[in-house]
Amino acid sequence: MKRKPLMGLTLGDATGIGSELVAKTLESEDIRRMATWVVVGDERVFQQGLSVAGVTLPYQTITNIEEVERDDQVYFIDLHNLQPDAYTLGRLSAESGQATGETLTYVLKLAQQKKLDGVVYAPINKEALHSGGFHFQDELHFFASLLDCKEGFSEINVMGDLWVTRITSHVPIKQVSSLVTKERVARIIRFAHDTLINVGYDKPKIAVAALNPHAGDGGLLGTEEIDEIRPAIYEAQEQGIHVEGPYPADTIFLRLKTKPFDCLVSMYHDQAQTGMKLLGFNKGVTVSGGLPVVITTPAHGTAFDIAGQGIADPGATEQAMRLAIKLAGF
Ligand SMILES: NC(=O)C1=CN([C@@H]2O[C@H](COP(=O)(O)OP(=O)(O)OC[C@H]3O[C@@H](n4cnc5c(N)ncnc54)[C@H](O)[C@@H]3O)[C@@H](O)[C@H]2O)C=CC1
Ligand SMILES: NCC(=O)COP(=O)(O)O
Repeated sequence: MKRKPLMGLTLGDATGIGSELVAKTLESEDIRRMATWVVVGDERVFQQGLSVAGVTLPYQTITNIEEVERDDQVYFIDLHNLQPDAYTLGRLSAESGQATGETLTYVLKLAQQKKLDGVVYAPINKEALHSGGFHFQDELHFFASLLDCKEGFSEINVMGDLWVTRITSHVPIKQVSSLVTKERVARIIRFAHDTLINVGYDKPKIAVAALNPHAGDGGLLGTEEIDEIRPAIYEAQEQGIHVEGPYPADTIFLRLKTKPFDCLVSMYHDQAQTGMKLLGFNKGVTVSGGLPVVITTPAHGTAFDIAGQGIADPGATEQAMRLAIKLAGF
């Protein structure tokens, strides 16, 4: 009989909705049956999440992963790394950011040592992580550094059958144009293609968004399409990749109805994320793609405005858990 996946699950930033989401998702018997979940964090934060969610959950506290014995049990590794008086729900806390970074380090190292099949993390707060001493552009670069990866990684957003990746990600918008180069576009098209092949697509269809309004209107509204994006698309087509574009970004999601594609390559974060979140806010998953460890998270963030109210929707976290299990090969 095939064994169950052993999955790491972190509470995210304690100041946000993460522990509530973990409590709500683990309440589902279906989710508990799918994997052996090893929750990692500070147990007092977890207790707070259970209380906010109004969930009672049997789990076993252990001190290290080797103590996992049964596959029908939720386990908790208590790192005891965040004092309850060090943070307030809904307010940025450097201490919580530090605990978030330490917890992710712990769980990713376990996965790197193959003691976990994958990792799901509840939302973290980038500013808090940075204030807590983890001086990276974003968590993806933090993970890459931790896992000794220099290149070849990128965020991927997934909702149902639609995959999206990006030429630029967590960078100021004023840097975007200079980063849209032929080399980068070609590399990300190849990354999108390889990612979809790895998850079982035979000949994935990729659509590439333009950067400028109306795809530059023949150069009148910008030349990145002519100088950088189109040459990269031609190059990828010559390599046998089924890729088309650049298409005007404001109507690219409408194309899903008439000329469906499997993966969208967007030029910058909000270009695709706005559409994705409108298509299904409570279903979107972000994958830390191109790393040697399976890592997923919900596409939404820490939601400070509703933290502690018990109204956070666990749908995207549940999808992140399901997708991590699938990506881990189960
Ligand atoms: N998975 C992760 O670790 C992610 C982390 N972030 C980080 O989260 C922080 C806050 O990001 P924002 O841009 O403010 O976006 P956000 O997603 O935290 O909040 C945007 C809006 O969506 C609502 N919302 C978010 N999740 C919800 C849920 N599960 N149920 C109901 N309503 C929900 C919030 O209440 C808020 O009104 C930032 O530091 C960002 O970098 C953002 C996206 C993903
Ligand atoms: N923590 C994941 C994250 O912030 C990625 O979210 P997004 O860039 O896909 O919105």
